[in-house]
Amino acid sequence: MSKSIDTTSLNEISNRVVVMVEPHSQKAQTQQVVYRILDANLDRAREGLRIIEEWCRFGLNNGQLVGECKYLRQDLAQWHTAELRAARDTPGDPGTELSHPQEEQRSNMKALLQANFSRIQEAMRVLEEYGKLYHPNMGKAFKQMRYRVYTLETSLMGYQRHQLLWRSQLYLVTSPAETLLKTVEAALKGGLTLVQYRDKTADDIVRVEQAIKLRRLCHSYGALFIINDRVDLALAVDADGVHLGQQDMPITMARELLGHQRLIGKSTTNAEEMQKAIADGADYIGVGPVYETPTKADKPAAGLQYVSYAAKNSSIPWFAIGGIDASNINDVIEAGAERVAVVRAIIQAEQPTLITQYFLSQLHRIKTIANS
Ligand SMILES: Cc1ncc(COP(=O)(O)OP(=O)(O)O)c(N)n1
Ligand SMILES: Cc1ncsc1CCOP(=O)(O)O
Ligand SMILES: [Mg+2]
Repeated sequence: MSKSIDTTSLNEISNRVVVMVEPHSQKAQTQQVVYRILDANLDRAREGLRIIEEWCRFGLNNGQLVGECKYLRQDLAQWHTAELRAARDTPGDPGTELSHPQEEQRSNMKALLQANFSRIQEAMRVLEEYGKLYHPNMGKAFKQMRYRVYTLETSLMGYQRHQLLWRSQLYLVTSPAETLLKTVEAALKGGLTLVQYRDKTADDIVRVEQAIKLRRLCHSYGALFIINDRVDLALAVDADGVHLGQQDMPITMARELLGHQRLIGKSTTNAEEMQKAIADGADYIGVGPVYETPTKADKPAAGLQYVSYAAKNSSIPWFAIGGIDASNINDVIEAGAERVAVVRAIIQAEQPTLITQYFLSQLHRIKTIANS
């Protein structure tokens, strides 16, 4: 059977032959290729930075993050010389029409930002390597820029976490349940933005598996995901933070492990514990138990008085917790709470979406009155 001749391949082969016999022109050709690689990746990195910058500007209104994006773009632009631009050959570039299906869809803002950070970091890695063939300082310069992009990424993600924490008014603390994922999803559909995974008895193998599923679920709804008690688990499953009780690891130690971009919450039952938690650098506190509760049977109620104390004295977000349900949430709100955390009221609800919406509507009402 005769084989058809692919003229493109023949051209390529003849090019290579020419290159082999003409070392000088090979060098020139290689240089052109390097220039094209540098040109294309300088563009990729700049575009990615611009996408991040727009979110920092219009989404977060954060001048400091906008500034860092701008400085990075300017530092990058200094390397985009006329000779690199001149090497551009868009019609002859087979990469321009290729896009991965994942690029066509982004499930939420976090996914969009992360995809663009990866794109910038990849481009900078390419610039670092191929840049060494272009200029003696280019490799070093892009290595430094790449680390600045990592820092920008952690600052931005940390800032977003803190913003969402401050906006969250309802906090679901989970308890083991057969339909846990379904229930949490129903609450997320009702507008929940903060979830804590709490299972005091499961094996770690189960905890890891459940925590990963919950983290994915929460993030797909743009909600924060916190792990109870365990800093190691929080890091292992890439949670947004950890919740620590009075008997758990000290905040200062947890902070060293988690950094400032992840959240640390602390349980408090009285004024002294609250002041210490704030001084130690907690991002938020639990205030309670407000009422006695079978979920934490060994803890006596701190009462509504402590809620009122928190309303007057806490400089950080605080969540009233313990025995709160639809029948008493308005008493807790009246005592000064703007945020509440619940276990049974949602986990055992027949209609978790509806109860979530009810809680949020009551809490929003208070904020609206306070702001008017
Ligand atoms: C939001 C919130 N507040 C308080 C607690 C209780 O933490 P802790 O006292 O460590 O008790 P356990 O939950 O670990 O039994 C919490 N988990 N979340
Ligand atoms: C974990 C915890 N910490 C203080 S009270 C409490 C449990 C609250 O559970 P519920 O909302 O079912 O009363
Ligand atoms: Mg604990």
